[in-house]
Amino acid sequence: MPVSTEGLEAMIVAGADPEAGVPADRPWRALLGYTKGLRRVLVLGGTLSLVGGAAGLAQPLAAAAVIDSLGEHRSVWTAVVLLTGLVMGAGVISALGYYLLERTAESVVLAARRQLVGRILRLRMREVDEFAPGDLMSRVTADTTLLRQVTTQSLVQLATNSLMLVGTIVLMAVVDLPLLGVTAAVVAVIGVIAAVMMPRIRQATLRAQEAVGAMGSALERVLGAFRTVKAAGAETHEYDAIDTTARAAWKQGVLEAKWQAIAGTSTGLSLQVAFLAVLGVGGARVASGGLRVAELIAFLLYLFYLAEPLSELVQAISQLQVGAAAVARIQQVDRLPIEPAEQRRGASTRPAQPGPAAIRFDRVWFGYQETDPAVHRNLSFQVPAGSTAAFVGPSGAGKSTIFALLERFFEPNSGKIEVGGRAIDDWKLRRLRAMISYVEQDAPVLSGSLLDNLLLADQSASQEQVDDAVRRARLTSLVERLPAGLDTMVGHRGTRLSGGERQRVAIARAFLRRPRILLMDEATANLDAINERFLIEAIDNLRETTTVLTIAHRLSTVVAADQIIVVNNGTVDAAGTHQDLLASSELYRTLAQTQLLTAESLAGSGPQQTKQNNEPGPHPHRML
Ligand SMILES: Nc1ncnc2c1ncn2[C@@H]1O[C@H](COP(=O)(O)OP(=O)(O)OP(=O)(O)O)[C@@H](O)[C@H]1O
Repeated sequence: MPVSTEGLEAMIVAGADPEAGVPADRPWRALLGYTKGLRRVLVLGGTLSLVGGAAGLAQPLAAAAVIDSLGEHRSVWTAVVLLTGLVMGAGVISALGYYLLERTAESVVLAARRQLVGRILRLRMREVDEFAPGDLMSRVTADTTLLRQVTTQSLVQLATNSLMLVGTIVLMAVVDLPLLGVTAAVVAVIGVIAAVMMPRIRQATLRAQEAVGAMGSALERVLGAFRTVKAAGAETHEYDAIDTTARAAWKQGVLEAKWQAIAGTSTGLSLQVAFLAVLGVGGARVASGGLRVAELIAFLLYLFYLAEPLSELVQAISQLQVGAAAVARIQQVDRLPIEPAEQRRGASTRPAQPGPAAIRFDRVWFGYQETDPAVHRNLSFQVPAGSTAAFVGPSGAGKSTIFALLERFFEPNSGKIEVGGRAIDDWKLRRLRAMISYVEQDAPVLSGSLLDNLLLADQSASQEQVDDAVRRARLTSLVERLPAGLDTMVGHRGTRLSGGERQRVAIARAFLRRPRILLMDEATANLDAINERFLIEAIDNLRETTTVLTIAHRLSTVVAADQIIVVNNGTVDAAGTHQDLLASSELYRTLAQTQLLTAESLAGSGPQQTKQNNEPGPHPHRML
């Protein structure tokens, strides 16, 4: 199902504070952290389950009373009513206990998911780049699901069985202390085995979940480029890659089962050994008169009572290992640095104040990773408020990175960036992004309806404002043609639209925000000449309200700019108007020539000509 923009916003500002709850490194504390606010219900559910179970134990006694009354020719009705009441009461109490525990389990999963999604959407770009989307998805879906069975059932089992264990041990001590010593020595073996097995169970679960994450990534890789995979005939190859991860998950799952089986069997075995040891030592003590037979029998009965809570305890602890592995993966994301929490539900995504904003880069150095060579090296330029600037330069020169720094997706290593006369980090992140519209180079359309896509920029936009943006982005005829108009679903990443239509949707979205700064990264590269020309004019008309920065490889889209900035190897090679640069910059001349524009023909074109030519038709530069 497509994610509505409302849903998306709700996720971003998920009610649970993503920073609260699970700061601990220890998974146990984290597990308990998820039950915060649910502990009373958890205790109530556990108690009801216990009471229901105990009431169930009383049923045989009540049944015996019914049978007795039959033999004694007394009225059976009282006993029958009592028995029925007991059966039904026990059933209702057990059901209620089960319901409360399961409900708490679901709430734990919900709390973990809300916290995780809230954090993921606030992760810094640098960290997101390191994760495969499919892996992040598996943490939100598969890992959180593991918490369900673990946090409630296992925690309750741990608490109730520990209680029963302590009670039984106390009673055993009352009966005979030396025999308790013998039992303890044998049972200690269980402790050792558990201590050896538990980390292995946790490790196997962790690896299994990692494999599930890798499977998610491999699947996402294929589904995200389905046409390419099909066209390349790479289905078998991709199937094998996914199969490898699926088999890795299977292998670790089997390993986990093996350790669990060993832990479970060892518990049963050591209890049997304890039984034999008690029988031997106890028998000898009975023979020597140190112990009465009745005491030995009582002790042996307690040993039987010990069996169930002990094996359930081992089971609960091994289940908690599974939960700990899931929590470890969730915590891995939880510990990543995030952007400051400034976005609130319903907060405007539009600029707080109108008017174009000036931009200044002053000796900026920036590299994506510390070990990578710098992308920007002493990059300096200025774009006055309300003017248009176009960045040109070879591929990989660092043009898109300028936009990424303006959006503060990354921080420069050194140097200064100013927006609207203020240092960029003096702006609140939400405010900064609210005043910028950014039309990205790739994938500018999300799944959902056309309207969802437009409202992503401004949830509060009126119908007139939407219509106006649609008209200015030259989408009117598309909207009229679509069966459901603006409510038409555009498919995953807008696959039901053409490349040019997708770009115009992204541009309409940018217009709708009425930004102070408009960043257009190859935003008209897929448009036909007529649409491109009119859009360039529409953008040119924005100068009252907006400073416009464009990146383009086609010079036809940049010649109209007030200023063209030639970027090469992370630094500004030259800046000026089209005519200036033709005269002064060799790189610009080369770029112009390689894009099939001769200096002579370019000399005849320029902003004036573009603006004066109001007739629909092919763009003059494209004709060259
Ligand atoms: N997220 C990233 N992590 C690491 N390196 C990156 C990242 N994005 C870009 N780069 C690298 O930074 C350099 C500059 O990239 P950028 O996208 O700014 O170039 P560009 O001038 O816009 O190129 P093009 O014209 O091809 O779009 C390239 O070498 C690229 O490989």
